[in-house]
Amino acid sequence: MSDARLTALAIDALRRGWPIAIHGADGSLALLPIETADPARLAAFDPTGVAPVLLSAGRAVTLKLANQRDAAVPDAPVLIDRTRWLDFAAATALADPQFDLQNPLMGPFYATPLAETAAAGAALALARIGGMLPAFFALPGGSAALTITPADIGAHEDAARLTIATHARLPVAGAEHAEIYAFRTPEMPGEHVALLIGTPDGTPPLVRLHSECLTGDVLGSLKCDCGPQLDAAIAAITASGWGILLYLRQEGRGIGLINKLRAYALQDQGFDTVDANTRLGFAIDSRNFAVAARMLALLGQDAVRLLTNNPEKVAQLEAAGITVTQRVPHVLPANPHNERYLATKRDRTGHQF
Ligand SMILES: Nc1nc2c(ncn2[C@@H]2O[C@H](COP(=O)(O)OP(=O)(O)OP(=O)(O)O)[C@@H](O)[C@H]2O)c(=O)[nH]1
Ligand SMILES: [Zn+2]
Repeated sequence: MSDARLTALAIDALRRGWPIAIHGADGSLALLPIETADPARLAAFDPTGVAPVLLSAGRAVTLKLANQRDAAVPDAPVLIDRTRWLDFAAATALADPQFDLQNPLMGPFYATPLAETAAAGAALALARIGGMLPAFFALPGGSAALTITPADIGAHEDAARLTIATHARLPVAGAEHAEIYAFRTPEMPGEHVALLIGTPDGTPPLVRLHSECLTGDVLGSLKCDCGPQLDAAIAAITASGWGILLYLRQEGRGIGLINKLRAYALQDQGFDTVDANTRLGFAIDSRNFAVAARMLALLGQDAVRLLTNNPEKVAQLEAAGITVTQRVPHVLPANPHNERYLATKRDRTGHQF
């Protein structure tokens, strides 16, 4: 039996710097997240100083460990041997790429065989869900006060668990006739919302899936196109007669605000939005749009016209049972600060501009 509540407890523990264990089909790992550890916690977790460091495949490539990885599974996490000089400070530098250019990392690093692949993959996913750096001290075969399984994480992320919590009328600047619906699962800290605009007329609604971007949506950041896209989506839906804006709590394409800002710091060093994510140890895009399909289904919609330039949103909605009758482009003018970002989306992530 999987239990989503254990995942919520595990995220809370990791944020506080407490170890957890993950029990996967091919073995267990006890895990201490590097981001919230300190030398005393590390000594308590690993008194003899042997725990290797668990990193993502992307981070391993940056550290020139690519040739030591299993070529058959290039995306598999990597365990780095704890040589005597790999102390807490050195491990922190391994975890956080922000300082790579100032303090080039002194290798050589050695990858050690990783048998507990299920637990390792689940650990990196859990760090992402918790908005933390995907890097741990890991003890193969170890135990901790809290043990979870990969299935518990799957249950936590299962869109089928979303329900409508409440709804109310909400006139907004761009749409006076609007209603807001809020959705949640028992464990999720941030609620997704849907803004229903206008009056259903029997045709598929014009729908926008908008992923949260605090910097763009609230502060008016010029680094991306989110703020203008949000306003333009409400305007387009209003003009179309009726439709739905889904505001999805998928900050930073699913890596969270802090990790997105880390990616911005890397972009200040010259990396583009794709390479910044990879250097941090994340996928280019961690979003799962099954959440959006579930919200639409709860709102009684099984066919939509979708405002997007991203073919992946269309594909994922269709895969989750929503018919996309039309893709409506959603292109906003560039500015000097987001020109490169938009070009990267076009050239490297398949956006259609
Ligand atoms: N990790 C990361 N996330 C970013 C960056 N810039 C913007 N984002 C996030 O990207 C998401 C915005 O993407 P969207 O506009 O919803 O979607 P899209 O994939 O660009 O597709 P469209 O529907 O065509 O706009 C938000 O969650 C932002 O916080 C970045 O440089 N790094
Ligand atoms: Zn943005």
